[in-house]
Amino acid sequence: MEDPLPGARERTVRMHGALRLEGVGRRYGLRGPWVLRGVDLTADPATLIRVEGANGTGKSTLLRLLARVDAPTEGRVTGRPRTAHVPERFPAALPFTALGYLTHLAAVHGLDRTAAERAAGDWLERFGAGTHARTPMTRLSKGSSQKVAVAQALLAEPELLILDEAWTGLDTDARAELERAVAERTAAGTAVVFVDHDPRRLAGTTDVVYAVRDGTLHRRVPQPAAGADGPHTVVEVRGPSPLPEGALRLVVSAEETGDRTHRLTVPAARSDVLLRALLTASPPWHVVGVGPADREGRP
Ligand SMILES: Nc1ncnc2c1ncn2[C@@H]1O[C@H](COP(=O)(O)OP(=O)(O)OP(=O)(O)O)[C@@H](O)[C@H]1O
Repeated sequence: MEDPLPGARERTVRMHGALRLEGVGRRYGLRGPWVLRGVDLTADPATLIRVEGANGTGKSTLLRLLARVDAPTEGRVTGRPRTAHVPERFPAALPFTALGYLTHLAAVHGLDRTAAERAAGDWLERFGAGTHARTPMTRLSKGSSQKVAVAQALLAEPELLILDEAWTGLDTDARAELERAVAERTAAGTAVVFVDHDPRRLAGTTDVVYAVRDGTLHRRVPQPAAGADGPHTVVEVRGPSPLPEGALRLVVSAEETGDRTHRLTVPAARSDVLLRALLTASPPWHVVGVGPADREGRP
């Protein structure tokens, strides 16, 4: 079968390799019980992976191994994608303002001072924390601190994004914004691995679900698309290349209607993410028309 995402997949794998766990086990202390054992998992580019399981089963342990902030007791971890991690507990007691911290990180990622400060400010605005830009991190509320935690991860434009209960503590708008940001990242080729207590989180766009049980991973089929029964939008687009994988994963149908022209039907709730994925693709797609779909999925 033709690879639907030749650009991003090739680029990511060639540069740093997909992160892969092979026969991984982890226990704490020399004689501690095995938390995980015999774990095999590959975080493929442009893939959204949910990890679920009861309390204390080892979800955060697994995410720390994927982020390489922890090492396995046995087995191998291979691949070095550029990785960003929103840990379960973000260390908020840092001697920076919110803007200062994010600007510093953006500079570490290679932006010059002006671009770094702009990017940091943009992410704070996007999550509704612009008014806290000059607040010392130690004085931020839990919710604002969590916004900085997600901003620091997204700022890195990672190839692998690890989110451990990253929505917890965010207000409604910020939660929706984080869902949009995840959709944008996967559309751009990022592998995203997340844990969230809400089973509806990113339902419908999740590619793979792993349940952690009895120290091993059990793979299961994700739920069908969220919003599949609701109103749909038809987007007509024209462009020079195969449709980006990130766009294809959002649509319920894609029909080629002419030379380089496609008609995409998407749940209305996800149409803005689809448009952003198409317009930010490289090269960008030309949007010919957008409108509500009728019962037959016609504009
Ligand atoms: N640093 C540590 N030292 C010792 N034991 C640990 C450590 N981190 C985790 N554990 C133990 O490993 C097991 C799995 O913990 P982990 O936090 O990975 O689970 P979890 O599924 O993320 O839990 P929760 O849903 O409660 O966040 C638990 O028994 C926990 O007590």
